[in-house]
Amino acid sequence: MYQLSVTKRFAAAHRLSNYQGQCANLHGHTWQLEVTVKGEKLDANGMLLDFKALKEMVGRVIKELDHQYLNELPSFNRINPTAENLARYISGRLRVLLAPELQLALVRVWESPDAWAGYTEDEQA
Ligand SMILES: Nc1nc2c(c(=O)[nH]1)N=C([C@H](O)[C@H](O)COP(=O)(O)OP(=O)(O)OP(=O)(O)O)CN2
Ligand SMILES: [Zn+2]
Repeated sequence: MYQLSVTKRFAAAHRLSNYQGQCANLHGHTWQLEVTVKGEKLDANGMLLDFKALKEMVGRVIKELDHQYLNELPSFNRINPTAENLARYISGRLRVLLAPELQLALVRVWESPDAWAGYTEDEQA
């Protein structure tokens, strides 16, 4: 099984509801997104997927989140925009852009350089 990964950053604000602590207040992060795909077959160029193509897909998804107040987006008006929920949301958005033979091994969302949460899609998906 081959794996490849790309990383991009975006800036966005959020607040956590029902949270005891400072993160209940509006604050921002420079989020780092790391997307790892896996698959079994390389193309004629010896690539699982061109890094450039994956960066473009990730860029399309990030464009919807960059410089937004995440709690106000429809996807997060009923659930907290935690790193975990963002990772699952981004995984779902990428799923429809990626070829079905490629799996999302891990979508990792870093809130800060020392804290991340990730989501791995169900292999049956
Ligand atoms: N499992 C999760 N826990 C927390 C999340 C999250 O998304 N998933 N998010 C937060 C807050 O958004 C907060 O901004 C980050 O919290 P924390 O790392 O505790 O705060 P600091 O960046 O100030 O780090 P320190 O090490 O405490 O200085 C909270 N928890
Ligand atoms: Zn936060």
